[in-house]
Order: sequence, then C-alpha cells, then structure tokens
Amino acid sequence: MKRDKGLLIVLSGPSGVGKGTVCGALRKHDTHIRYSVSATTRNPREGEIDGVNYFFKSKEEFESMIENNELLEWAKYVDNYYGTPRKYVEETIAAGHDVILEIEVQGALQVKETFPEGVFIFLMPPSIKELRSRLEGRGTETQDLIDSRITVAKDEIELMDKYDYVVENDEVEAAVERIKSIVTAENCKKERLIHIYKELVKE
Ligand SMILES: Nc1nc2c(ncn2[C@@H]2O[C@H](COP(=O)(O)OP(=O)(O)O)[C@@H](O)[C@H]2O)c(=O)[nH]1
Ligand SMILES: Nc1ncnc2c1ncn2[C@@H]1O[C@H](COP(=O)(O)OP(=O)(O)O)[C@@H](O)[C@H]1O
Repeated sequence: MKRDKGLLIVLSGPSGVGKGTVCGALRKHDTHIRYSVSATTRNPREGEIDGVNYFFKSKEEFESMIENNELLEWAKYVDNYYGTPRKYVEETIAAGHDVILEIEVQGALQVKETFPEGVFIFLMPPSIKELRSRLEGRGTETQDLIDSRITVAKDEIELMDKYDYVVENDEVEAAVERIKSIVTAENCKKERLIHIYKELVKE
C-alpha cells in the first residue's frame, strides 16, 4: 500500500524482560520492519560486530554526537551511554518504512516527548519473580546488580501508563505475534490513510 510515512515503533521495558530476545525473534519474521542500530560506549561482547549490533564509540565520540544533535534520544545506563542515531530513523520513516527501536525506559520517554506520533510498546514480564529468574538465568549480572535492576523495574512498571500498548512477554512467539498485530493495526489507522485516499479520489 502506498504510504506517506513509516511508523516509529518503540519497544521498551525493564532490563531482563526479553526486549532483545523478542526483537531478535521478530527479525526472523518477514515483516518489512527496519531496525535502528544504536550507538553505545559499552565494550563489544564476543561476536558483536560494529555497525551491526551497535556502533561502538568512545566516550568522547558519543559526547560529540550528543553535542551535534545527532541522537534522537540517549541515556546513561549502568555507566555507559546508549543512543539512537537520528539520521537513519528520520530518513527511513520519510521513505515510508517502519522502524523499530529497542531501548530502555528513560530513552523511550524522551522519544515520546519529541516524537509523540510514535507507537510506544511496553514489554511486561509475567511477574516480578519471573523477571528475577530471567535476570538470574541470563547470568550477566551479579546478585547486587540484579537486586538494583528489580528495584528500577518496579519504578519502570509504574510508567507503563505512558505507553500506547502493553505486551506481556510470557512466550517469545506469542509476544512477537502481539507486536505484529499492533503494527498491522497502527498501519490501518484512519488518520494515516485518510490523506492518501483523499488524493486518490482527486485522481
Ligand atoms: N535509551 C537507549 N537505550 C538503549 C539503546 N540501545 C540499547 N538500549 C538499551 O540499553 C540496555 C542495555 O543494553 P545492552 O548493554 O546491550 O544489554 P542487554 O540488552 O541487557 O543485553 C537495554 O535495555 C537496551 O534495550 C539506545 O539507543 N537508547
Ligand atoms: N518469553 C520468555 N520466556 C522465558 N525466558 C525468556 C523469555 N524472553 C526472554 N527470556 C530470557 O530472559 C533473559 C533476558 O532476556 P533479554 O532479551 O536479554 O532481556 P532485555 O533485552 O529486556 O534485557 C534471557 O536469558 C532470555 O533468554
């Protein structure tokens, strides 16, 4: 279908809820959604490729991106910077493609301020107990860090009101199907189509 502009889809939620896992599973479906690659100052993990998983930057490089207004949003998360390069997102949407950002909650709320027409999806754990067990199962944080992430998660869950949709991540594929349904529905929103159809009638 002909379209004016793509959707900006923001997938967010507490650490350990499964944002990366669900986004990775969504990529395997043929959805035509484009994925924004973030910039970060954290060190690459084994197997991560610059420009594919992240754009790996020094602190100085990242700070100059902030100063030059090259980031749509950015946040400091556990001692590192993470941010969304503005140019790719703006150009891709302008070309009519949907783009997804997988980002933490502070960044998502910044995007909401500057880009309220985005589609904001909060990924919710089935329970705090399950969130804790996912963080423990991932094995990338110490027990102290897990405790502090759980405390932060409780505050983040309070912010779910600010999102358009809440998707429970009980089963990865079920969460992916819910997200695909949201994207389909958003693309059929009357406000997005009215303009296109008015043009058609004129032809
Ligand atoms: N605000 C913001 N958060 C991001 C961005 N890219 C990744 N993140 C989030 O930063 C957090 C840490 O990411 P990472 O170090 O890759 O660890 P992991 O996602 O927990 O494996 C996650 O919650 C990501 O969703 C970004 O561009 N902006
Ligand atoms: N639906 C799910 N059911 C069970 N485990 C899950 C599910 N989604 C993610 N996980 C697991 O939970 C852990 C955290 O997921 P991850 O994608 O790293 O979270 P986030 O990106 O939100 O920090 C990983 O070990 C992942 O395999």
